[in-house]
Amino acid sequence: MEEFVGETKEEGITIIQAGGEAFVTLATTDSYCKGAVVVARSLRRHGTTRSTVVMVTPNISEQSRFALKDVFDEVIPVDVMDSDDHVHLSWLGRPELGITFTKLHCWTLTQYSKCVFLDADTLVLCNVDELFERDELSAAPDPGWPDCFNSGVFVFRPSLHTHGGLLDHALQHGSFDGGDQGLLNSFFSSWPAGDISKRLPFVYNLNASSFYSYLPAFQQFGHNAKIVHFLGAGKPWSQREESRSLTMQQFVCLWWKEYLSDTTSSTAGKQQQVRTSVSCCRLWLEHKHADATRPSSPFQRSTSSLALQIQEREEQAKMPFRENSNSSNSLAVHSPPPSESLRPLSEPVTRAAEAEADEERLQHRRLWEAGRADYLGRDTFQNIQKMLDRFLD
Ligand SMILES: O=c1ccn([C@@H]2O[C@H](COP(=O)(O)OP(=O)(O)O[C@H]3O[C@H](CO)[C@@H](O)[C@H](O)[C@H]3O)[C@@H](O)[C@H]2O)c(=O)[nH]1
Ligand SMILES: [Mn+2]
Repeated sequence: MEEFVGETKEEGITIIQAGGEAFVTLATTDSYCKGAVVVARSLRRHGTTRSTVVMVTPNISEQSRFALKDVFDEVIPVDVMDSDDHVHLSWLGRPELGITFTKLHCWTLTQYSKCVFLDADTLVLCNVDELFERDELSAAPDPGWPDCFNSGVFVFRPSLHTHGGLLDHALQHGSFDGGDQGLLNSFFSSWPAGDISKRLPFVYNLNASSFYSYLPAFQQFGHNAKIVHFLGAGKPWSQREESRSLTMQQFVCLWWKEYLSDTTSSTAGKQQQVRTSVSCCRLWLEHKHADATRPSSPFQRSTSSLALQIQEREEQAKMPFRENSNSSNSLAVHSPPPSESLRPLSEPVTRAAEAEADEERLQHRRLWEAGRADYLGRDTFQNIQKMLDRFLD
């Protein structure tokens, strides 16, 4: 039987009040499980007092399920639900998102009185338990069309009645974007003009597009971010980080830091993670440097110390690659030595030594970026994590 809190009567029947409150996410693939793990860890890190729940579909591997059980209070199996709405999904450019209809199962979690749904591609940056003071359906505006809410973060009240209504609505009207967001926006259609308390501040669902569309606001208010949402096709765990905005890269590094805080994964898994996270951090630092060369940059002060850290890090790489340093001249034409731009100009070394050091740093970087890091030597997991911590703190 269905249970409610705050609704004392429904169809003439007094409803028994149900228990707790929970953060809920969803993973229908092993990749999204990685994101879900980070959602749970980041919630815990910031001391949530609420339960954490992940809904999973039957295709999830045993290994992923195990990883989820480790970090979530509840792992709840659900069936796949797909909009199969290829026309609308192709307008959105995301044919894979029909499966996000599976999200609607969250309304069946009636063992909880109130929940906050978080997409698996979100990262929680501070305690956000105050969201439970809001009511259904509270969400932040979607930056693409601010009269629609983004369905990556929303407050809802589990109810089989609402769940049924949503399914009926889906059958009768479909979804205007083929995914859950279109459906939810037409179902909760009073959101844009209704109760203002249901409009969550944008910092609860901050995403990269704000960087592109209103950079000064991002610079002014970005540090207030509470939940970052890696909305769009390139997720932190995918290999598409090169297309991200410069500032989002910083959040990608934080995502990796959370992901790498796991101490139980296999050595091979860790090596892969480290490789990806290191190349993403490097990219971020280079972007920071590019920003810092602009006169008014807020990053200006920190850059020279970062440059020194990189230099110090790369000095350690000198010896093993010395004998290879002549084999890479053709590549050097296409890619300028990174250390040239990252090193403070005042460094007191001779020009010849400088050129040699540059060549070695470049060589180390090429090997690193080609995935040939020295995992047993200077690029051990511990060393790299130390470096990440230094850069991120
Ligand atoms: O193959 C998939 C795809 C999605 N999801 C889950 O569904 C969520 C939404 O998908 P996502 O890739 O995060 O979509 P977005 O890039 O965030 O795109 C937007 O559009 C989606 C479809 O309307 C909405 O679900 C999102 O909240 C909205 O931000 C994910 O976070 C996961 O929790 C899976 O588990 N497996
Ligand atoms: Mn998302």
